[in-house]
Amino acid sequence: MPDTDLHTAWLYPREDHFPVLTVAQTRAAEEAAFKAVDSFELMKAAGERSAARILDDLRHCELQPAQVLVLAGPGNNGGDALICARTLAQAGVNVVLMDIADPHTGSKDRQNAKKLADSVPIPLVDARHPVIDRDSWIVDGLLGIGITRAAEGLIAKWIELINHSPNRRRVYSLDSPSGLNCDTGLAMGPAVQADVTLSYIACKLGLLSSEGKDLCGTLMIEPLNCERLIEPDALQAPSDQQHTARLPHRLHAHHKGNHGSVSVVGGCSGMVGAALLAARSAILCGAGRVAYSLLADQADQPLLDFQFPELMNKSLEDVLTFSTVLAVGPGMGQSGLAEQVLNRVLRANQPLVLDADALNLLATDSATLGDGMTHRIQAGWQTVLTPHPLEAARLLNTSTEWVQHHRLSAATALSERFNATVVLKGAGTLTVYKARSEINLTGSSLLATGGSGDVLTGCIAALLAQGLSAFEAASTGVWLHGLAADPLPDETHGPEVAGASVLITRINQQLNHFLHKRARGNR
Ligand SMILES: NC(=O)C1=CN([C@@H]2O[C@H](COP(=O)(O)OP(=O)(O)OC[C@H]3O[C@@H](n4cnc5c(N)ncnc54)[C@H](O)[C@@H]3O)[C@@H](O)[C@H]2O)[C@@H](O)CC1
Ligand SMILES: [K+]
Repeated sequence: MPDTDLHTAWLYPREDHFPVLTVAQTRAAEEAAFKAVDSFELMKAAGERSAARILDDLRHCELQPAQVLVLAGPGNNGGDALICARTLAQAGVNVVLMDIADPHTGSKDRQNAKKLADSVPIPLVDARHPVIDRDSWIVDGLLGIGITRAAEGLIAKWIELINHSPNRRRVYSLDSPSGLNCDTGLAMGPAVQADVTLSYIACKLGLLSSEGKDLCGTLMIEPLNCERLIEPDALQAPSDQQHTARLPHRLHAHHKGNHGSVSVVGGCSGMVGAALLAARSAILCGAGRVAYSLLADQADQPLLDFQFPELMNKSLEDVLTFSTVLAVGPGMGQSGLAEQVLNRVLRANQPLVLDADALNLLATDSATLGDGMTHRIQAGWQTVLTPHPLEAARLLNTSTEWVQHHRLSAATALSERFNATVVLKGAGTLTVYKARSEINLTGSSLLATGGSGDVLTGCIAALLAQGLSAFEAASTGVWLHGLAADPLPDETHGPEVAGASVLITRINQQLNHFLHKRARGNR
């Protein structure tokens, strides 16, 4: 139960770990909290904590805004904004308030918040004439998790104004950027582009998914002491430290056999590079030995990867005896040969990472492949599937749009069907093994480049080969892959644009950086 002090410390993505909830789960946590604490107290705590955050930023800001414009919408999100306006005004900030609702509408809590705000003299802006006439910091309390449809009418006008006014200096969104669907991370219509999002009780799934991450700006979470009310099997956003702790331990006495042997199977004619990218990635993510087996005609096969001569080119039968983990699918194609090869590897007695065309072939509902998969499930070998939304849609026989609207359910359904760890790629990549699930916080559009998925496959296979469980290899592999977008210790900024080969180098540099950091921390 939350104790009487509802003020805790703000949590930051990647620095802290925290649960990530759907709107329904957030409502359930709120309901549980209301049994111990008056609901208005929670609203007051949310508004006051937000004001404290803004006051702190004002104190440290060189160029002070002429005013803080607080926008209160019709629901309880507006109630948070009213409390925030009152607290800022009491602290002597030049606040102006736009309240879109009639004082007698809205919940009892919102009406109480309005009464409190009215007890302090705050100049009002006419809701019907959206204008921002002075250099402003803006507090967006228009819509929170109660959004049910695309913002329209006056709310839509205010959102457009926030986004396009030349007088917008900084925007704080309370709980969520107004207009964003907090489950899907998709804008339902016009949506606020925030600089800072201050979210309460728990992070919402939509804030970290699809468009949500871009719209939130810097995200901070105030649990309001409700952590203990959240189901332990909720989706988790691990911290960098948690991922680092999972990285393989490499001992002085280790030999290459201790770090596992990965084989990549794929690369039909014209797509050999995909398999090589996965293989290169596996070796630079720490696998002891890496081989590839290509489906391409002999004439199209390179004799050797001259930049990575440490990689071995082997026949399919040879890799099956050589490797401890197989990564199958990059550039594989969907030919009859590809289907035969996939059928063979599904029956191999070792962990598998299946990507790209391996997933497309599975989605064809071939009876042979179905039998192969059943054999794997019964044999209990670990499997990781790494679909992007279109591949997930094919496997589930649905549309990409449905997958993007139901990312967590889609990944869970695939995990249950194939008894596999599923990595559903996209902004806010999800890793799911049945009831256990994590969302990734690293990465940027840098990763949206051809071959990036092949690099991820190699990375996950390498971690699996070094002894991580399928779930941890997948989730921490996704984290590591996303770190390619982060600045290295000697850089100010990470890159905005790069090819997949560059991603491999950067992942390797980041892996080494975090391994060193862990070693220093342990001394
Ligand atoms: N005690 C509480 O209930 C707490 C509530 N919290 C705040 O309350 C919010 C949820 O409050 P509500 O459930 O009232 O929901 P919201 O305030 O998010 O919005 C709901 C209101 O907006 C209207 N609406 C929905 N979609 C619209 C659209 N597209 N265009 C115009 N109007 C639209 C609804 O009819 C309703 O009046 C959270 O996001 C959070 O900010 C926090 O203060 C924590 C405590
Ligand atoms: K909001």
